[in-house]
Amino acid sequence: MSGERILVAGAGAIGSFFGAQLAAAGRDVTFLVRPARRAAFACGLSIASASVPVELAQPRTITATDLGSEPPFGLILLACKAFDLDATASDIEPAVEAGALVLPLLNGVRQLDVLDERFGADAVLGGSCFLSVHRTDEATVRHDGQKARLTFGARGPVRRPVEAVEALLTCPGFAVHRAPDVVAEMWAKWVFIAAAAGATGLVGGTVGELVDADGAWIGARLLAEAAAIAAGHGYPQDETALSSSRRTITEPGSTLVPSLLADVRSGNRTEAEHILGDLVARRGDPTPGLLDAVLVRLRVYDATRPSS
Ligand SMILES: NC(=O)C1=CN([C@@H]2O[C@H](COP(=O)(O)OP(=O)(O)OC[C@H]3O[C@@H](n4cnc5c(N)ncnc54)[C@H](OP(=O)(O)O)[C@@H]3O)[C@@H](O)[C@H]2O)C=CC1
Ligand SMILES: CC(C)(CO)C(=O)C(=O)O
Repeated sequence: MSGERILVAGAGAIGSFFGAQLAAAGRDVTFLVRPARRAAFACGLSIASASVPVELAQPRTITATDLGSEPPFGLILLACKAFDLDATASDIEPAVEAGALVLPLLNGVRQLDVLDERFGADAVLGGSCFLSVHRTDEATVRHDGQKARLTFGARGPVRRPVEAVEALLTCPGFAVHRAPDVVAEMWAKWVFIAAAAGATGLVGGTVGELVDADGAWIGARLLAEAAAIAAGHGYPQDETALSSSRRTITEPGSTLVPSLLADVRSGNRTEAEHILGDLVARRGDPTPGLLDAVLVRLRVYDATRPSS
C-alpha cells in the first residue's frame, strides 16, 4: 500500500496538517476540497510549526465532481467537522466504492455509526488524533505544541491490511500508533475533549484563563462526568490517563485553545452536539449534570451566533 494514493477529505486545520506532512514525506496526496478552498490552495499551502513546518507550493486538489474520474485511492483521511459529515460522506462515496479505506479523524465516536451504515464496517477504520492546529488564513495552518499523534486501528475485518496503512502513514511529521482497541482510544480522547472543549467553550477562555478565574473545577468536574459515561459504556478510564487529562485541563498558564473554543471565538458553528450532545445522550442516568449545562450554553451560542 506504500505507493497508494491518499485522499484527504476536508482540508481545514487537521486535514491540511496531516496531508501536508504526508506529501512532504513523498506520499501521493490529493485534497478533496470545495471550490473556495481550491482557489485558496492555488498559491500553495503552509504549515507554520516550530517543529515540523511544511510549504507545499502546489498541493494537488480536486472537487467532488472530479472524484468519479480519478484513479483509485488506497486511503481516505476524513477530516471535516461533524456537522459536515453527511455531505462529505456523500462526496467520497465514489472513492470508497472504488476500494478505498476510510480513516475518520473527527473527535467523538458517532462518525463510526454514520460511516458504517453508509459504506459497511469493513471500509471504515477507527481513528483519532492529538495535536493543536488552527487555520490562520485561507492557506495557512498553525501547529502549536508537542509532536502530533495519529492513532488508528481496525474494529473487525477490513478490506485492506492495517499494517500497510501504518506504513503509508508513517512519516517524520507525526507519530502513528496502531491501536489494538481503537474504539477505547477514541472514547478516551472523547472524555478528554468533552471536558477541555466544554470548560473552555463555556467560559470563552483558554485553560490558563479559566484557571486564573478560579474555574479549574469546571474542567475537572466535566472530566469526571464524561469518564462515568464512558465507564457505563464499557470503557472505564485508566486512572493514570485521567490524571494526565486533569492536569492538562487545569494547568495554570496553559494557552491550550481546543478547536471548539477557536470556533466560539471566531463566531463559527461548533461541534457541541457531536462532542457533548452525543455523550449525554449515551448516559444511562437521565439526571442532568454540568455537561448538560455546557451543552445548553453552546446550543444557545450556535442558535444565536450572527451567521446562523
Ligand atoms: N483543530 C484541532 O486541533 C483538532 C481537531 N480535531 C477534530 O478534527 C475535525 C476537523 O477539525 P478542524 O480541522 O479543526 O476543522 P476545520 O473547520 O478547520 O476544517 C474542516 C474542513 O472540512 C471541510 N469540508 C467540510 N465539508 C466538506 C466537503 N463536503 N468537501 C470537502 N471539504 C469539506 C471544510 O471546508 P472549507 O475549507 O471549504 O471550509 C474545512 O476545510 C473535528 O472533528 C475536530 O473536532 C481533532 C483534534 C485536534
Ligand atoms: C484539544 C485538542 C487540541 C487535542 O488534540 C483537540 O482535540 C481539539 O482542539 O479539538
